[in-house]
Amino acid sequence: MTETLQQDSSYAARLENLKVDFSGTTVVDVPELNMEQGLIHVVSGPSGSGKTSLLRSFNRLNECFPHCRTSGRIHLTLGNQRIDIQSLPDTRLAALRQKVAMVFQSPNVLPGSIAHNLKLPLKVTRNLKGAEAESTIRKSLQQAKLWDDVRERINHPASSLSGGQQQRLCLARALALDPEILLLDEPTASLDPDVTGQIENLLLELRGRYTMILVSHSRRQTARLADTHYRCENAKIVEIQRLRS
Ligand SMILES: Nc1ncnc2c1ncn2[C@@H]1O[C@H](COP(=O)(O)OP(=O)(O)OP(=O)(O)O)[C@@H](O)[C@H]1O
Repeated sequence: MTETLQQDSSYAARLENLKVDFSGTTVVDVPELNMEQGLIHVVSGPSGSGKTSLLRSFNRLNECFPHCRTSGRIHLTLGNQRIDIQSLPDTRLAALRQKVAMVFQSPNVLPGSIAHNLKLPLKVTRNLKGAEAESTIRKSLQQAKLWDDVRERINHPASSLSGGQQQRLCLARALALDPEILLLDEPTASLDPDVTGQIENLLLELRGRYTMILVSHSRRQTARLADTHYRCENAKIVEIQRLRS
């Protein structure tokens, strides 16, 4: 199931004959694909072409839906191990989703305070409590450029934050899990241009430290962020462009 790497560790993800079906209809069909580590990979394409389903394949989130079937292989490089994620038992899925964290299109903050939004996942996934949790919370809020906005109101409800702040909180929550791959599904879709620009700057700062796979409908955003651009149509990746070397 896992293999310690000797060489060729430069890919974050390698897909082989990946197919995702919902109720017998194929919505993702990727015969072969390699994604390099530390880069920003942007996926675009028409609505319904399978972008989100492709993204959810990287941490087996599609399995949360009934009538979904995935076949093929997804190898991820996590730590110094290459992992065939399709072979992982269900007991390892929480750990997989910690290392391959997802940020959704609309900010999905938990009911409760800003601190609770970070404390709970830290306790559940990493068993961090007390001072260790406090310092991880502070660091991830700083990474997401939210610390200065919330340091005086960390115990206020997360719902009292603006949309852009909530999305940065979701990003901080993902970063607090200590991931290696970030799945970002149109993370700026619900935000105004200023906040969009701030989040894009943030993602560019995080480039190199994390491998990011981001769905975007914006050509401007793709040009700004993408190292590699993948265009999806009818479940397939029909074009791959390397935009930065
Ligand atoms: N949970 C689900 N249950 C059933 N069908 C689904 C589910 N999620 C996606 N699909 C179907 O899979 C196909 C691809 O959907 P997906 O959301 O991956 O496309 P997308 O390219 O991300 O679209 P958009 O740009 O509109 O978000 C669609 O036909 C959709 O109806």
